[in-house]
Amino acid sequence: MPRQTTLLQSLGRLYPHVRPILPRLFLGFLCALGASVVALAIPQVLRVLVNSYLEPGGSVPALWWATGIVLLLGSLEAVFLALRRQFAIAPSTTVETSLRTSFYRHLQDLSIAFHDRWGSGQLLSRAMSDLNLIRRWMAFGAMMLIVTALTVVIGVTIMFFTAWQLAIVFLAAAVPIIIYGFRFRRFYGRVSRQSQDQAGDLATTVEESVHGIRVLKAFGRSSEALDAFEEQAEGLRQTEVYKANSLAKFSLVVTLLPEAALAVSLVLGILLVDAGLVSIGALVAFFATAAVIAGPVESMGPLLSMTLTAKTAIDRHFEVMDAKRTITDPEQPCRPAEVHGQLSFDDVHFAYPDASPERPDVLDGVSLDLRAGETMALVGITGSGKSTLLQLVPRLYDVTAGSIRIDGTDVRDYRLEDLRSIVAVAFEDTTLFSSSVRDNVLLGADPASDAEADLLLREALEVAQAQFVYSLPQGADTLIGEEGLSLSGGQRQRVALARAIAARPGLLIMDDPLSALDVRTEELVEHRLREVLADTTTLVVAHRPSTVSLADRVALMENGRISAVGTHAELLAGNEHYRHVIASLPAEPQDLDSQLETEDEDGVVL
Ligand SMILES: Nc1ncnc2c1ncn2[C@@H]1O[C@H](COP(=O)(O)OP(=O)(O)OP(=O)(O)O)[C@@H](O)[C@H]1O
Repeated sequence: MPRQTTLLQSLGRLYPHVRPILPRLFLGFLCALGASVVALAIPQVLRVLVNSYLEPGGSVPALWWATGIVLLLGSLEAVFLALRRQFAIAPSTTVETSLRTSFYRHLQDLSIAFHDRWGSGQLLSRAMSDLNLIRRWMAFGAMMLIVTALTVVIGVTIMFFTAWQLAIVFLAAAVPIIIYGFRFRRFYGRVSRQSQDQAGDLATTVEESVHGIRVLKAFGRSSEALDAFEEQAEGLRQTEVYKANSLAKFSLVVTLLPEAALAVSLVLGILLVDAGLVSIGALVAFFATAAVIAGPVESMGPLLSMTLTAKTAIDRHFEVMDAKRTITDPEQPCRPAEVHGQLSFDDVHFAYPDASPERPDVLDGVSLDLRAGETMALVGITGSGKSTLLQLVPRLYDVTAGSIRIDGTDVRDYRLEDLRSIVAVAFEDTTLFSSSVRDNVLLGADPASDAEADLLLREALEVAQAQFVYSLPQGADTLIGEEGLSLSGGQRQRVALARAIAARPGLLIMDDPLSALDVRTEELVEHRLREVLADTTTLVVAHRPSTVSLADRVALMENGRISAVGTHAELLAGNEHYRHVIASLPAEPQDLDSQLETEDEDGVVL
């Protein structure tokens, strides 16, 4: 449930970001105000003109003077309006960019638990359309709302001094408008929030279906997905129509009541001129002023709605910015010395933040020791907590009790950056970024020179048996990922593995990263891994007997605990549950890519 804030509270939160550009915004505001004041001065020239020229005995030069002054004022108004744009637009884009950058930085800092909870479309719409709304409001809406209100106040004051009897009639119309305005503000704020949230949900749906397009097509579910999308889009449309209708109703009242008051003023004005209480010039000036402020009065509705939409956008932005970083650096971090890679889990407990309190912990007292340089396989039935345990080592989540130590130091005592340079991770689900193979592989590496980068790249690709990269159209510089060349599942896995290797970790954590490789390639990878990363401690979730047999020792996971540790042969001989788990492991997958590559090094999937 979003926190309720007043308009001023929401706008106040923007102040620190707007402060650097306030002088320029203020100049923009002065120009906008200048344009309005100039526009309001024109009727007064008309008044003098009517009274001094059109009256019997009026002089011709006065006509030329008045025409010249009106022309000058008109030009001045145009210059003021152009300057307003100059002053406001560029600085507001600077604020938009800095808000967007800090938003992105904050997303990077927030824990995985936060990202588990939030739909990607909601974050996308906050990063893009909400900030765009805020920028447009800063450059135009905010300034024009103040200028418009001031123009109306100044205009009405002038009308008061021109013909106070008529101004009172005009003012009487303002009372119901103000009362309606308060009700409109509250109601419109709610609908605006609903529509922006719905737009975010819609973006999530688009994002998910684009990502999952293969599954939708393969299962023939495209039309069902379209139906669900249409329903959501229709919901958003209805909210938008509702919003537009309520704005139209408000604008109608804001326009109609002053017009009705002017009609009454016209009749009254003629009677007053007839009675000699008001001059004809004053009557003309009164209506000319009313005509000048008619525009600002009419724009009050759209400006108010823009302000309320911007308030919602600000609230939505700060809901994310207020989310606390739950995984942070320690106050007194421990500097990693030479890493040996001894890893120990000491009575580790963990429950996901959104899990119900009645549910037992996913990890319920895991204790396990890995010797420096050893390869340990983690085996267990599905859902026993293997992947969860791995994610605790680089602190993607934090333990809820117990501790994880590397060379005797709690992982929470390292700076996150240091910890993540010690520990490299390769997941089964391989995410590659829209960039070259080289950039993807060297993502976690820190080479001192281009030559070292080339060396790291070559070695990592070789160990991961990913030499197919050199047959790609531009070799290691070929773009891959969403905007580049598509790779097969096995190729993706090998590039992702090369990424983990290139980081030269002290500890390598692998969540079944070779699942798409055939046994022979897996064996080759394991063999080269042992050679190149001989000193690297490796913890690998194994879903296949072949992976298990390559490990020095195996840890058996059962209901969130380690129930046995030993060599594959020992456990096979003495542990009933282990035999059951191994028997239930799937048959070896056939990685046709690597098979083809063995026969023909051109095995590139385009
Ligand atoms: N992000 C999450 N939020 C809440 N619960 C989760 C989350 N991820 C996993 N779980 C739950 O934690 C439990 C352990 O999941 P985990 O993925 O660690 O098991 P696993 O042993 O790796 O399974 P598998 O072999 O199928 O990959 C499961 O019951 C799962 O539903």
